[in-house]
Amino acid sequence: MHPHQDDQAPPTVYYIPDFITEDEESQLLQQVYKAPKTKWTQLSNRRLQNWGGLPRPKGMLGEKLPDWLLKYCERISALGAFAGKTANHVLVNEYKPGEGIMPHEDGPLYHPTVTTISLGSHTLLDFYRPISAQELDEVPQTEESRYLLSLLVRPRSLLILQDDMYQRLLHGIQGTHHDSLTERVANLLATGVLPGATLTRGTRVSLTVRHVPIVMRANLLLGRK
Ligand SMILES: O=C(O)CCC(=O)C(=O)O
Ligand SMILES: [Fe+2]
Repeated sequence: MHPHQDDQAPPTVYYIPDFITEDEESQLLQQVYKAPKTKWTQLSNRRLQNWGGLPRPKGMLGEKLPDWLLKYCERISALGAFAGKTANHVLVNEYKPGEGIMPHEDGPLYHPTVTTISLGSHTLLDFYRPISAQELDEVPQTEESRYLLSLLVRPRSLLILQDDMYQRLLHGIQGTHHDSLTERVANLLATGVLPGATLTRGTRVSLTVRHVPIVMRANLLLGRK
C-alpha cells in the first residue's frame, strides 16, 4: 500500500501571496534587526525573538506589542483568523541558508490557528503524520515515511494553518540550501513557481502571529488592582 494513501489532504490552509508590500517587508526587517541584541535567543539551528509575553501552561504574562507588530496582528485578525479575537503574540524566527526547525507541534497554549508572514526569502514547510500508538508496535516509522506534503511560502506571503494542519500534523523546515519543487508541494499553483524549479534559500525571517487565550496582567500577579 502506498504509505500516504489513507491520509487526507489538509483541510484548512490559506496561502495569500503578497500579503504585504515590498516597502512593508523592508520596514519589518529593519525593525527586527533594530531590536537590542538581548532580544534574540540563539538556538542551534536558528535564532528567535519573542514578543507579547512568554506563553506558559497557566497563562501568559502579557506584554504590550510594539506598534510595528500590532499593525500586522490587527490586519491578520481582521481576516477572521482568530475567531474574532486579536492576535497578541508574535514569534520572530531567523533562518540562515542551511538552517531549519525540527518537526514539531506547536502545543495547546495557543488558539489553534497559526499565521506566518515570511520576509527576505522563501522556505519549504514540511508536514508529517504523527506516530500513532498502534504503529509503535510495528515497523518503526521514519521521518520519511511520515512525510505528507510541503507548502512553499514566498517572501511577503501570509500562511494561515488551522484545524488538523495545526492540531494533528507536525511541521518542520529542513536545513538545506536549495529546494526542489516537486508535486509534493501542495500549494505550488498559488505561488506562481513552476513545478520542477529549484529555489536557492536566502536568509528568511518569519513572523509567527498567534492568539494566546489566557493572559494574566502584571498588576494582578503583584496583588494590586
Ligand atoms: O518559520 C516558520 O515558518 C515556522 C516557525 C515555527 O514552526 C514555530 O516557531 O513554531
Ligand atoms: Fe511551529
